[in-house]
Amino acid sequence: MEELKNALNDKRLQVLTLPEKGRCLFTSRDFSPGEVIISENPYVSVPNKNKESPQWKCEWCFSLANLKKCSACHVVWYCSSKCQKSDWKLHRVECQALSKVDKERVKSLTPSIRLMVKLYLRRKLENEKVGSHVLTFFLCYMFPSTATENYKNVEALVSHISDVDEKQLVLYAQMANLVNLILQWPDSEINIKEVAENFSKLACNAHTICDSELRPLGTGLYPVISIINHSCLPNSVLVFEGRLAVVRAVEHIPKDTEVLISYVETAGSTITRQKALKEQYFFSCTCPRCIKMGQSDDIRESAILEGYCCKNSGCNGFLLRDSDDKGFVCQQCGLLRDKEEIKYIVSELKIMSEKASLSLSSGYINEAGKAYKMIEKLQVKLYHSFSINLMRTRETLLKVLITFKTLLGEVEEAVTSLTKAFDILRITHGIKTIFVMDLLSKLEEARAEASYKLRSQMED
Ligand SMILES: C[S@@+](CC[C@H](N)C(=O)[O-])C[C@H]1O[C@@H](n2cnc3c(N)ncnc32)[C@H](O)[C@@H]1O
Repeated sequence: MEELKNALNDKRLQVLTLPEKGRCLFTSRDFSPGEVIISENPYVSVPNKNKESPQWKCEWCFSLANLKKCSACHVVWYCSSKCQKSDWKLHRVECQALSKVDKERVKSLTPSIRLMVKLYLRRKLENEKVGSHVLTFFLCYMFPSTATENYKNVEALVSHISDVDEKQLVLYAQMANLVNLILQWPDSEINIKEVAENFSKLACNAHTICDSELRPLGTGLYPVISIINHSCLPNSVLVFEGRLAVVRAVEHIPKDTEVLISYVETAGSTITRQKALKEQYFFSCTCPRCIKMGQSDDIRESAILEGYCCKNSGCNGFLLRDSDDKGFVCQQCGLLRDKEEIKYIVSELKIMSEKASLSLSSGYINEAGKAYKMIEKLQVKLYHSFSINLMRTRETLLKVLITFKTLLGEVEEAVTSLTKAFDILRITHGIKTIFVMDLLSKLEEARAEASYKLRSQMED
């Protein structure tokens, strides 16, 4: 911990421990909005593969293109020899272990199991450095362990094992046994109870690695960034540049301030956020937003984020359930919105959402665009104008608009949307990331098209 504290000191950061939160990351200088506070490569990482994301991905960079299977273990895929070489330090030992796993068991290798196997292999490589001089020299060259890249930082992570329920504990124990079967280490080298506890650590410390459009690609353990605590009103944001996790300030952060990111969707209501934090991270948030829970401001905010809009389109009031349970009453004009009418729009939305996601996943972009516009129309009728559902639909619609030029017929609309997206993204992702530069060039293109359209209209 002392070594880590010194390393962080060089970055003008410090770790403090508070009784109600455990370790916390504090600034030792001012940080400006958009500035990188800290970045970290994963100690271990693994690509996702599940029902929602069934494709194979490159083990190192998570790319989906030009994949080739490792010819020895037949489990891991790479997009290039460069990625294969970068991963070889760890895969060299992982490959030996995976090659011995029988075909049926390979099918049960989930990303969590693979992440844990990699974690133990990396720890073993670190420990072996303490052995013979020649081996130590070789391993130090292959695997430099520094204050920030060190298994000691994994040991320091919270596990909340005593808060985990019985059913989950049984599952962790089964997963630990599977890790043991894959590694085939003698009992002196592996402790099943400790592996199970490490699964609990992964649950509240590992991060989902996302691409620039926030699509999940994989999971990574970033033990230094994991020191950062949560707030529903964060001063920083965690984004990924490939496998590199980057924490950026989203506002001016003065010296001696705690760096805080949000672990959950900040646009959810207080009840939704609190539930998610309790279930996965075992704490009750007491941030400035959460302490207002149940107060009139919070009820209003939650009803706006997750509730319905007034039947009278000219009224911007928020709705609360009426005492007779007939429907929802506007808190501004007193108009009642019937339960049955709401149910009808909800069922229409369900049908349309299924159609939209099917069109999108099948590559029918025009149809998907039309369906999302229809969803937006229905949601405007149903939800408050600042609703989280509406925001998500607009986000998807924006992605469709950005990605597929065919839908850029409404150029002015695209320019407005792209400008707003750019303003946010230059803070969260920085101006130099490929994604933001790409967005900027699309924005310039859309602006040029808009001004061309305007000029032609004036000439007509
Ligand atoms: C990723 S860790 C953060 C670092 C942690 N404080 C530590 O000591 O290692 C997540 C855990 O930190 C604690 N935590 C994070 N944010 C918190 C908050 N706002 N209030 C209380 N506890 C918090 C919870 O125990 C949570 O499960």
